[in-house]
This record gives sequence, structure tokens and C-alpha cells, in this order.
Amino acid sequence: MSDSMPCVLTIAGSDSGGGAGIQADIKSFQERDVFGTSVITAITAQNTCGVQGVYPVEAKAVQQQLQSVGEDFFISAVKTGMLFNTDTIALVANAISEYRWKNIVVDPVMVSTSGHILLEEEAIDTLKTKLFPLARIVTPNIPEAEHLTGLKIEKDIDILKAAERILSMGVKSVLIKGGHKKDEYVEDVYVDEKGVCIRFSSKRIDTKNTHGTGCTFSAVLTAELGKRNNIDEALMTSKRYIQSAIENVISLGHGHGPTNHGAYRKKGIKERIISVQETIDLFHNGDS
Ligand SMILES: Nc1ncnc2c1ncn2[C@@H]1O[C@H](COP(=O)(O)OP(=O)(O)O)[C@@H](O)[C@H]1O
Ligand SMILES: Cc1ncc(COP(=O)(O)O)c(N)n1
Repeated sequence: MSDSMPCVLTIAGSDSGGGAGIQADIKSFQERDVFGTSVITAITAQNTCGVQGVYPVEAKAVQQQLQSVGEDFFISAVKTGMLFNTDTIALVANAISEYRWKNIVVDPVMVSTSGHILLEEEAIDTLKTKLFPLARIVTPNIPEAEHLTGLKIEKDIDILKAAERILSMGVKSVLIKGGHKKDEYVEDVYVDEKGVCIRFSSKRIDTKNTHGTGCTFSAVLTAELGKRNNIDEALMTSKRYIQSAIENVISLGHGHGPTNHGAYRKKGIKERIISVQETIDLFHNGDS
């Protein structure tokens, strides 16, 4: 191991079932060869069948964790996941400014796959106003993009409209993930402030084992940005990683099982992705 291993940070909730949250993030960091640090915002009692309890960590403890990490490590990228309430969001935004953290990936986690609230409704505005302007990229799924924008996403054009509205909240770029649609291909659509649009498309895997896919995707993205990769390369790696992790299922639990983190690294697994289409100057050409 090189002594200059990039060091990244996840600020998220703990999932006792190990499939999502901090646990998914640290596994992803390890797989992508970055050193993972963490700030835990909430403890969830959770398994593949659902969330049985949510226990937010008190503000003082969140603040101290941010300080412990911020004062000791050079952090090259940060991801935020489950933040749960307004106080935590404000503390995180302050720490990002104080420690001058860059490459901020905001996964606007709101509700678990099983339907449990992971972000208080009143905190959504704070997320938009305090955290989004600091973000390198925000990665909502379709229901989250709808909730953030108030738009209904049905057709392709709706995704672009939602992306444009999220960009107007001050983020540099947005990736709207397509896992919740039903099409044959799962398309994640990236749009940035310059009007560049890239679509990452892969064959939909027919499975119920998608617990933690969003956390894993954004953690891999954070690791790749922390290694100074360009955003398009970082997104491509994240899409390939998640495709392998869903495809090579490990059967655990009785509900929505977790993904297989080792799959992408293991030899013999074909990279069966991925068509990428790029449109430059999307908005400027009037296509939106
Ligand atoms: N059934 C699936 N087959 C292939 N890829 C999927 C599938 N479901 C989700 N993904 C991928 O997993 C990532 C997370 O997507 P999504 O499920 O939309 O987010 P979230 O986990 O935040 O709800 C995205 O990159 C998406 O393309
Ligand atoms: C601590 C924590 N963070 C995030 C999620 C979202 O993951 P999913 O959408 O797969 O339930 C979760 N269930 N738990």
C-alpha cells in the first residue's frame, strides 16, 4: 500500500443489516482502494426486510466526529447519505466549508426501499439551500428527484426538466438514477451546469435484491473522485461496479438482499455494460 492512499469520508446512517448506509460505503471504499473514514448521523435497526428503528445521533456527537476527521486527515472526497434532520445538515455544511472539503457527492437519501423515512420532511429545504450549493454532484433516484422538484417524472423529457430544476438549486451537476423505472434498460442520466448530458445505460437485472444500490453507487463515485478521476470516468466505474454487484447476487436475508461488493474486482466477470451517449450543450441547443 502506498503511503499516499487517498482518504475519503462518508457522512451517513448505520445499517445493522450491512447492506446500505455506512456499511455499504466502507465496503465500496475498500474495494476501490481508498481509505474510508466515517461520521455516523443515525443508527438504524435494519435488515433486508425493512427498518425496525431509527435513532438519530445527537448534534454534539455528529459535530465531534466531523471535527475528529477534519482536524487529522486530508480528505479528497466526501459523500453524504442519510442525514435525517436539519441540525445534522447544518453541521455538515459548516464542516465542508471549514475544512475546505471538495468533491462533495450528495446522495439525497429520503426513504428506504422498504418505505421508512430517513430524512425528516422539514429538512428537505435545508438540504437544498445549505448542502446542494456545496455539491460537486447530487444523485437522486426518480422518487427523490420528483420530491425535490415537485415534477412528475414519466417520460425522458421529464428527467431533463427535473435535472435542470435541480441544477438551478446551485449544484454543479446531477445524476438522476433510473432504477425505479421498469424499462428493459436502466438509464442513469447525468447533466451538468454547462449543459453536458451523459446517459449511462445498462441491461436491467430482474431481481428484488437491490438494497443499498444507491449508497454503493455514490460511495464508488466518491472513491473515484477522491482518486482524482474525471467525473465521467468516475460515473462509468460506478455504473459498472453496481451492475456487477447486482448481477452476482449473494443470497442473504429474507427480504431485499444486499449487493455483492467483491464481484467487480473478481476476474472472469464480463463488463456487460454499457452504452454511453453524450450530448454536449443540451440546454443551449434548445433540446430541453
Ligand atoms: N434492476 C437493476 N438492474 C441494473 N441496475 C440497477 C437496477 N436497479 C438499480 N440499478 C442501478 O443501481 C443504481 C441505484 O439506482 P436506484 O435504484 O435508482 O437508486 P436508489 O438505490 O437510490 O433507489 C443506479 O446506478 C441504477 O442504474
Ligand atoms: C442507513 C441507511 N442509509 C440509506 C438507506 C437507503 O438504502 P435503500 O434505498 O437501499 O433502502 C438505508 N436503507 N439505510
